Amino acid sequence: MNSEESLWSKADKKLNRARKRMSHLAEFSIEPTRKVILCNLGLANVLEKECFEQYVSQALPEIRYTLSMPAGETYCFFDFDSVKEAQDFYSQSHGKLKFVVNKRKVPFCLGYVKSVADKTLNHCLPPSHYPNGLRLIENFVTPDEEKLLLDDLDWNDNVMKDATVSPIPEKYGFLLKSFEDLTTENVDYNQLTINRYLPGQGIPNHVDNNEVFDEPILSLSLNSSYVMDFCKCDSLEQRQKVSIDLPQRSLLIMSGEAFREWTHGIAQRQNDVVETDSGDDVRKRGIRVSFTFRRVKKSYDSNVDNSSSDNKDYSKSLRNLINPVSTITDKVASKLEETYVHEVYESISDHFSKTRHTPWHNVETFVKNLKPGSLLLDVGCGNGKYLHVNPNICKFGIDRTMNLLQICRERNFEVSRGDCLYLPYKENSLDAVICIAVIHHLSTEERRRQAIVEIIRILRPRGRALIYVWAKQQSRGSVNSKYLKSGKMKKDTRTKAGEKQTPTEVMHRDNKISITLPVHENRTEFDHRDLLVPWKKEEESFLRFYHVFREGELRELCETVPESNIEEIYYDQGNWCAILEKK
Ligand SMILES: O=C(O)CCC(=O)C(=O)O
Ligand SMILES: [Fe+2]
Repeated sequence: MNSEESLWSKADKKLNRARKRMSHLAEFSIEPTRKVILCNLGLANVLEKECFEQYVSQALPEIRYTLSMPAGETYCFFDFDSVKEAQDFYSQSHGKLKFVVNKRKVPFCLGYVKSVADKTLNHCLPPSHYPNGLRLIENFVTPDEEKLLLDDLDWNDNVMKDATVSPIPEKYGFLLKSFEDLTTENVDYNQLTINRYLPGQGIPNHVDNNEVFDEPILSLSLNSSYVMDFCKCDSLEQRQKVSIDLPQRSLLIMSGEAFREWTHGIAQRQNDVVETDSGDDVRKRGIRVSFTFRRVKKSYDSNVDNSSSDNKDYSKSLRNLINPVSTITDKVASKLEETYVHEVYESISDHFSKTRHTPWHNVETFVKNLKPGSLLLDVGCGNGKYLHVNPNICKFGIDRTMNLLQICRERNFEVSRGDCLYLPYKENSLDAVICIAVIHHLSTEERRRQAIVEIIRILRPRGRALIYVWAKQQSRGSVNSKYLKSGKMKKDTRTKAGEKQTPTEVMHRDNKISITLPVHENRTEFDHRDLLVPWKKEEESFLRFYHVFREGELRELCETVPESNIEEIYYDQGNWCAILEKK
């Protein structure tokens, strides 16, 4: 294959994935059409429309088109006058033309589309279209008051950056006083968060946790107008998105449905698209400072953070803002696992298998010690690395991933396809089960429990199971797990000069299922318990969902499973491990 062909096939593979991912946004077409979607570049990563247009016209000077770039997205649409022009553009650009994003050359991934869903065009809406419970008061403070509030902040002192203070300092009493007229009930605000956004910065879509905060929450926008996006998922397929312009000096009041059922967030970009009388306009962002006033519920008062300046407090405050994954429905959980576990393993299976050949010592010992003739099932057998360690037993594996099962077949292992939540075996039929590094991919406690219930169900009385899951704690005593050892330790959050840096945390938002999860920095300690862990394969990065277990959690989970005795719980190289026996 020459290098051009290899680029083509890479871009085509990307397009196939994008088609699935974006099917709710656009109707793709195999046949050429006039409209072409650029699946991997948009305002969210190319940042400036003018600059991008200039780049395209320099690379392809003959091409004439209209470009729509929905705000905050990593795709955009080219509209041509004729199919012929669209074809010319496609053949010259797909997989060939490259744009530099974060020092990486990203080849254009293009697809023909028949139509585009309206919701992709991200216009700001007037108040009549706001989500229920949302109000905006323009000019809530005067320019003089704004100046006073801003002058008072000392941005050289990083502690003030994204700081949460409680109680609210007296100097802001005049604001609290003017809040009294806003609602009939008098909300006694006791927490203030001051955020500063530089152009290009945003805040991931989230819900301020309604178990922690009373409503309404108030947010005062200072120094620059920004667009805020609100999203609500009515079902997996149905998503409403509303973008609202927050003018400088305005106050946003969030309560009711807008507070509880809609996420809010600010896209990371340099400019906003706002509607004016003469059509869409691009407005450059300045530095925005927001003052968010909240009332922490009485029952949470004791947990109010006075110093959110260090790493731990920061993740704690972030946790307060984002509704936990544990509240998701089973349908959403299964969709989450399909996208962030099953599809990923299908895509990375070859690469994954190459890195998974050495059996872990304690698992190997468990399998080797089984009596000759024992029946063993490996649930989530992967490439089958435990299916050959004991020649004297009868063993078979089960997995969801076709590409890994194919590898097992080539090695002559007995495997079948199945789901760990519904094992296709009769109760009381097996002598032993191993389930290594599988249950941490299930996204709710009930599903993790169900997997163990299934394992116990198929074991015969006195049959034994060995379960391994990732531990939140990757080091014990002074010993780091292999996972940490093979990488680097968590970055120090202080600079050489001893100043504190604001810890940066990457969040990944899946709009289809309305879930925001932190993206883990590989080979570092875990800050969260539900997270996405990147798997890097060549130039691509895939995100896998993990629930990492805190100390004691695996025991507590196993204790809720009827008919099982816990023989042993131990820690092994960054994993919590359980040996269970069926009663
Ligand atoms: O900056 C804002 O206006 C809102 C910030 C926010 O949503 C939050 O801190 O929860
Ligand atoms: Fe918020």
